Amino acid sequence: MSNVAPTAIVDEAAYTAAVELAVSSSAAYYGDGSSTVDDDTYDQLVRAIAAWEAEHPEQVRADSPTGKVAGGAVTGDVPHTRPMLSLDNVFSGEELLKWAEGLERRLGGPVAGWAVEAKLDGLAISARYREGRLVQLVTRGDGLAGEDVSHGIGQIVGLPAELAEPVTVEVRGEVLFTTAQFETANTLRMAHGGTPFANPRSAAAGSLRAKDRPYKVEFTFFGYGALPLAEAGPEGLLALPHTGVMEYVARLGVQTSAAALPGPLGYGDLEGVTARIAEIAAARAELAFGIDGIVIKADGAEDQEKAGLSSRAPRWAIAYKLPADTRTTVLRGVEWAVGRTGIIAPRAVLDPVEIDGVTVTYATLHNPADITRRDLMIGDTVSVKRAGDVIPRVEAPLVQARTGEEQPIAFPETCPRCGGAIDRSQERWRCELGRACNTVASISYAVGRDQLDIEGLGQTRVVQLVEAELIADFADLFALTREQLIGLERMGDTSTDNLLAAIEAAKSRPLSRVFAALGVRGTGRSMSRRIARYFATMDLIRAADVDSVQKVEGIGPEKAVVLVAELTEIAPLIDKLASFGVNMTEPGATPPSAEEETVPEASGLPLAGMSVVVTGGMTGPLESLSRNEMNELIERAGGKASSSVSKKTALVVAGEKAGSKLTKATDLGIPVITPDEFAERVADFLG
Ligand SMILES: NC(=O)c1ccc[n+]([C@@H]2O[C@H](COP(=O)([O-])OP(=O)(O)OC[C@H]3O[C@@H](n4cnc5c(N)ncnc54)[C@H](O)[C@@H]3O)[C@@H](O)[C@H]2O)c1
Ligand SMILES: [Zn+2]
Repeated sequence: MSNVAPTAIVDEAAYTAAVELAVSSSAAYYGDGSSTVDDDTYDQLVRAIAAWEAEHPEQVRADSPTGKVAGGAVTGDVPHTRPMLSLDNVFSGEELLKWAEGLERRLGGPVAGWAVEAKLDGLAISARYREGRLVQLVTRGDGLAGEDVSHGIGQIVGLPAELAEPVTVEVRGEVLFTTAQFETANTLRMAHGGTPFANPRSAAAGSLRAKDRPYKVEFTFFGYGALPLAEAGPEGLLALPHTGVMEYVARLGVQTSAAALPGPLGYGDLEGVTARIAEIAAARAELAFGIDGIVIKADGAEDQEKAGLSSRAPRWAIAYKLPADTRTTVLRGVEWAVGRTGIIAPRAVLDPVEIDGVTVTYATLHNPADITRRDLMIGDTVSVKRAGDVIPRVEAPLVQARTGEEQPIAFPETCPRCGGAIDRSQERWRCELGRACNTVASISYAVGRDQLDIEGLGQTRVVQLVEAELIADFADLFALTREQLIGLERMGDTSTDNLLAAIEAAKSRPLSRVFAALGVRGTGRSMSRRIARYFATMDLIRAADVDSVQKVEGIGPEKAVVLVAELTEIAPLIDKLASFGVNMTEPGATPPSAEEETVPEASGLPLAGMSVVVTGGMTGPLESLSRNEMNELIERAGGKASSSVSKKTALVVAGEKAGSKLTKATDLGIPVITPDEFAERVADFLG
């Protein structure tokens, strides 16, 4: 594979080879999206070419990608009204400030104002409206002329066929696939006998350019520019600042870059710009579509006019590049592991690849159906995405990089842990033994900090107890004796006493914790709390049928069936816990009575009826609380803990380094308080 780009060029032959690789990669990248080098690798290549050319100006080749829109690799036959350019890049705050200084020198004074937008990772499109009707779509091409892709009209969300006013105007912006649209597009393409696209960007480019597709796909558009298309074009448009152009275009009914992110578009000074960059970077992982940077523009029309353009990019705008979150590597194998509930989950083993400073060797593959859907094979070059702290995932194979040596991925015939039968009735396969298949994992989960919170009982200790046949499930812990423990390796007097005390203390945990420890499928921490608060006692939970468990918020018909079935399955375990004196009631909760459907219990409490979101690092009296403990605190005080900010949010507790949730709350005008203020408000419920 030609996937290796030189980081430094040593002679003219290497220079020629590098230019050829860049040109062919660009042609594939902008063509049908089939380049086999990832963006980081390509950018390194171009930097090496530029460095060589700076030292050897006499050798510069005419086909060199430097200084050209799209690396000079594409052309088109529809001339643009004005050039559609690329953007220059900076890679740090320092470089940004330097660039801004340069711009202000050129302008001979300070920039009047700034606009800050997401750098949307799709392809640039010019959309031509005549008297309010969308008549033509043109790609960027070489910047001077592009390709007609008008067949895409009607498939692009955000780009209406008819504007609110009959104006003749050209709107420019990015066409992209959201993550969901990408998945659907790939599924459809494969259902029609095609091969999957490697990532949303190349999928959007490839799909939009494909003329005779037998099926329709949906794209998304965000505009970031507009100009009059004819003499009759909207008056005064060219005199508007960028923010004004965006408002105008939005009024016409087009989706703009302002709608891509919560928060304002305009900023008065570079301090505001810098803070906004940090905010967008922090929000990146949660966005529904990919961004590869942040675009900073001088807002004023006069400033833009004065700064002008280079042959490749405007001088009044810059792209602040974010580290790539997607890279390509090779899929070496697939491992199948059995989780604590018996779910058999596949995991991709990859050639190590560095993504945003972290070396990635494993990625999730979800389930067998998903592997089939993505048409993955062992030996495939695959694109892997790691967004924020989310577990990396394999997006798709680069089918064009196949050599014929790739092997199908084998699915397990029997449970890879116990060798027993597999239940394949759901997309996620499960060992028929369920949680009994992986005792250690389910016990470790049960004693974890957010469940029974038994200190001194790490995974190693659990393995030791299971292997010594002292416990077979977590209820057995409550029957352990001093004699049994003291005989074990690495168990002295003190550690034995401490462990026994910790186990004893766990008996009085609230029902919500005990219930969570059972590890019923689909009931994590917050769901367990809702169930415990609603029913108040374990007996009432167990007595509930499929209908009545659905009275708990968030339990639908499907979940209800699983819940009731699992409770029957683990009935002996629950009986055993009860017989050892483990608490089976939820403090402060009252059982539901037949007449009252709603639970008025919360009234009178400080957070009664309020949906509360916690974000950032907690300080002061709340410093040591985990997020789960914060949520428990909110619920004790009568509120509802939520993880995302919406119009329904009543209060946001924002600690140190709060990011996008805080921004969103401010935008929506939701009250925001500090951890200290919050601690005061719920002081009676602390500890
Ligand atoms: N992997 C490969 O083989 C390969 C080949 C060629 C190029 N590339 C990648 O493509 C990039 C260079 O391509 P480029 O010249 O298209 O530049 P670019 O994509 O870095 O930046 C310019 C483009 O950004 C887009 N954009 C997104 N949001 C915008 C906004 N808010 N305002 C204005 N423009 C916005 C526009 O489409 C504009 O044309 C590099 O990152 C490179 O890695 C990769
Ligand atoms: Zn098994």
